[in-house]
Amino acid sequence: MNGAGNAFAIFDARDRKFTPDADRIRAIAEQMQADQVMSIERDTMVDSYLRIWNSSGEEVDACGNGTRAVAHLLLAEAQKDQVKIRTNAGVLKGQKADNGLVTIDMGSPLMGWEDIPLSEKMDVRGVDVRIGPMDKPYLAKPAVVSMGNPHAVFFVDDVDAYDIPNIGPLVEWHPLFPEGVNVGFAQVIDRETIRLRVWERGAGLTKACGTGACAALVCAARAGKTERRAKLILDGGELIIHWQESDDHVLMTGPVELEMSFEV
Ligand SMILES: N[C@H](CCC[C@H](N)C(=O)O)C(=O)O
Repeated sequence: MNGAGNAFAIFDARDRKFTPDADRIRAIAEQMQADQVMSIERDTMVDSYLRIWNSSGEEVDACGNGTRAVAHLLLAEAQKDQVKIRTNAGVLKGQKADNGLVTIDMGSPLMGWEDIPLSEKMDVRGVDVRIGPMDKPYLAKPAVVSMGNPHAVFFVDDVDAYDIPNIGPLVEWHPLFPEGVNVGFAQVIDRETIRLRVWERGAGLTKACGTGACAALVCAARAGKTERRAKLILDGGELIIHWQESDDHVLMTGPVELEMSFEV
């Protein structure tokens, strides 16, 4: 499946064990050209438990587009209006939206330096990540936030002017981010539109990143650059992100596509 172009290999492990090691994840991701591999497992309290691995093999706690894709499957299967999916970042609610789109409630953003986490105490609205020689730092200070996974967002004038495959890895494993970080390059078009490209931790430059879109919107709205609801234009499609004032939750709405399914 894919969510706005973010590609997933999803295993239904509710009736069969799926316990891959990192090598197996890497092989599956390579063969299926997937950014993430996920498994749907039984859960005693909610509709399902979802495990998520990056294509580079390590298990992670959050994947916004992937959770939307699984919600789409479970909503269709159960003929329900809402499903609850347990992830290692918490229980998330998915529901149908208009025009065949799917909405996931990603919960509240986390903004403490120890939540991201950062390796030292800093103001998360502008952390100083020096890349390149001291006299010629590549980029301005990113804003950082966690959506259950760490994000650094650089606000730039033109996302296409940045050599993301070279700069992304320098930030992804910068010493300031002890657990690594997803790296967003966000261009504010107007107060309700952001163009975004994301170098994902453990997956590289993907066509879309759901938690990255949430992170970019939260950092933009927090800095007064946009409203709390905006359209995020990614390489693979568009996501509507709404950081609700009522409950501080971030809702993500967008397309999901089932590309193929088969018994293994
Ligand atoms: N690369 C991310 C996980 C996948 C996030 C992305 N695919 C999304 O839709 O949120 C991380 O290491 O935290």
